[in-house]
Amino acid sequence: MACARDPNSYSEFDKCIVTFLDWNVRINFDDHTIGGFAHLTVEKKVENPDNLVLDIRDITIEQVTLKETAASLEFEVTNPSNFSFGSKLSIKLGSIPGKSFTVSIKYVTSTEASALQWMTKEKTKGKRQPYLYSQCQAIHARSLLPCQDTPSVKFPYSAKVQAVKEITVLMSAERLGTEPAADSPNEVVTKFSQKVPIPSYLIAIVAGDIESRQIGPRTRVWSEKEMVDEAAYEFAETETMLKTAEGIAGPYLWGIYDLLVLPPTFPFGGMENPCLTFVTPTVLAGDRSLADVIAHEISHSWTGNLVTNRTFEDFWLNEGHTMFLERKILGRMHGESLSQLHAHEGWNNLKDTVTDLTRRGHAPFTRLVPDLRGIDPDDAFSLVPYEKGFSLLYHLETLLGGPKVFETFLRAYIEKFKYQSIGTQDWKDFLYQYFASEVKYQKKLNSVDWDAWLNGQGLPPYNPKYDTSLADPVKALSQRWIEASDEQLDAFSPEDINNISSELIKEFISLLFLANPPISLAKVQHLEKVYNLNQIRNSEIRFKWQRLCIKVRWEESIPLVIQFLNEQGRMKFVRPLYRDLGEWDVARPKAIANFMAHRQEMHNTTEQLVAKDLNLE
Ligand SMILES: CC/C=C\C/C=C\C[C@@H](O)/C=C/C=C/C=C\[C@@H](O)CCCC(=O)O
Ligand SMILES: [Zn+2]
Repeated sequence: MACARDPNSYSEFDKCIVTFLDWNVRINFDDHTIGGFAHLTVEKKVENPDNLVLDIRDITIEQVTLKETAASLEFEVTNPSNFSFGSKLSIKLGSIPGKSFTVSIKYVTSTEASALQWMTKEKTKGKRQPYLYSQCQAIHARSLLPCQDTPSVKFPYSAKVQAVKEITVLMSAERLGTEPAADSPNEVVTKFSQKVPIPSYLIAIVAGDIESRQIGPRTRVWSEKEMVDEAAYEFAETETMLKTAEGIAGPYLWGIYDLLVLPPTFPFGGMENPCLTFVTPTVLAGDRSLADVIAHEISHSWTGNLVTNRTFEDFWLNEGHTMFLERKILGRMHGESLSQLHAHEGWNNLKDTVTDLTRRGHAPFTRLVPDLRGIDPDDAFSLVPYEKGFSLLYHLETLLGGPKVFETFLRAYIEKFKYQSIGTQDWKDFLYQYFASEVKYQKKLNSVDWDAWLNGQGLPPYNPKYDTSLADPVKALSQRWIEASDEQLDAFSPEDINNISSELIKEFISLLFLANPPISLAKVQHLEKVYNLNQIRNSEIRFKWQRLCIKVRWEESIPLVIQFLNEQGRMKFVRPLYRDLGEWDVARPKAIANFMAHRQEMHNTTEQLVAKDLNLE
């Protein structure tokens, strides 16, 4: 049986809890493995625990010793519930005196480790050195090291990582410098320290030929040399974002805030690895227009990384609060109307996601708090926890008296639960407790249909009215396109979009995409002729535009979609596009052939999920 308190982990953290990790490993680019020691300091939660139970996946355990006595400890690896996502490592403890002890686990990862993406140097931009990066969320840390791979357990860590000296190693931690490797003149050891307790999913590592630029008092941006100046320009607003976030959420407690721009296969927009946010290169738009991803990842420094979801069933606590903070930062920096437009767009995306998940037989994943027993969290991942979570918080803010009241609550929530892992019930109890002082608040809270919001499938009981006035010019333009007959298209000219920001061009295309009945193929072809939309490199616009082309079944767009699919691997773009192509009889064989030809170089999570999206596995 999986541990009763986290359906996605075997670790019995009610008996023993990891309180510190000292990681001492070597990266082997020749055979694509990481090997060495995980020294885990463990605190007993019960009198005489029989075993320390950890999660592993595709890891070979070579030896386990008790650090205090150097005695070998017996262990066994089992998979009692046939999880498709890992095994149970039980280390027999016998009678160990004291409240805490340290186990030293000698192990090596597999070349198939799901957390790790290995690239040969030929696949990198600079083609000088191979590259390695990790993605541990949700439950891939167990393929990188034996651990209690549940967000219920948080621990600080230190690390020493050995690699060839041409390669720079970074982690989700402060970098303390390098020292020569004892056993190899060509290698160095890089030392790290993360003093704030973190869940296993925030352990992160990157190793490659990367360099950095200082872009703020606590921020360097890292990437391969070919992209680093572009990235420095794109993310120049980072310090202002950090300060704005601190004004809302409280002091930033992680010291440095660095950014790493990854190779295009990175599957997400960003990942909030502490001290070192990972970012996709698809946000390098050239005009800073996609930097909301950075506001999002910065926000996680409070919601997610300080206050952490107890299990991935409570993922909305991380993502809903983070969307809420992200849009507050945006509002403070660029005006409330832009924030409102993003919220409106988010609501439309939620509607789209709910319809799509329901149509594909995944309605249970539209719940704010899903049941993840027996489910790989990667399979349940969608925009729902982000946008339904945001909607709930925005609804509560409006109900309880607006930003002044609710932002004070938000800060108190962070203060109350920082350094902890909590569940939805803890959040709700605190909400009621915080607003207990006045009957009017209690009445308002009691008017919320909690069961529908937290457990209901589909859209929440809510009909938001966001201010979309910023989009008025493109609303008018899209209306003209929708209402024009195919014979009246000469009335449109390139000047129509001359002074329109990329944000609003995206909204313009979204409005055309949502038109019901759908606009004609002739109109879409004319849109391209007049506005040259195929030339736009902004990834968000490209994505929306290509979905519109597929929707109207424009066959000539298929090679362009395939080109975009092969240029980058962000799942937000790749999965819907593959699904769209897969559902169109003309495009399906081409999509499958392209997937087969390129699956080897895709990120392994993306590869597996796209295979499911195309109904191949
Ligand atoms: C209800 C869902 C339950 C659990 C899912 C938890 C983790 C899923 C796993 O697939 C990891 C997700 C990591 C996300 C990281 C960053 C996102 O903010 C990216 C959002 C999409 C994008 O912008 O590309
Ligand atoms: Zn997030």
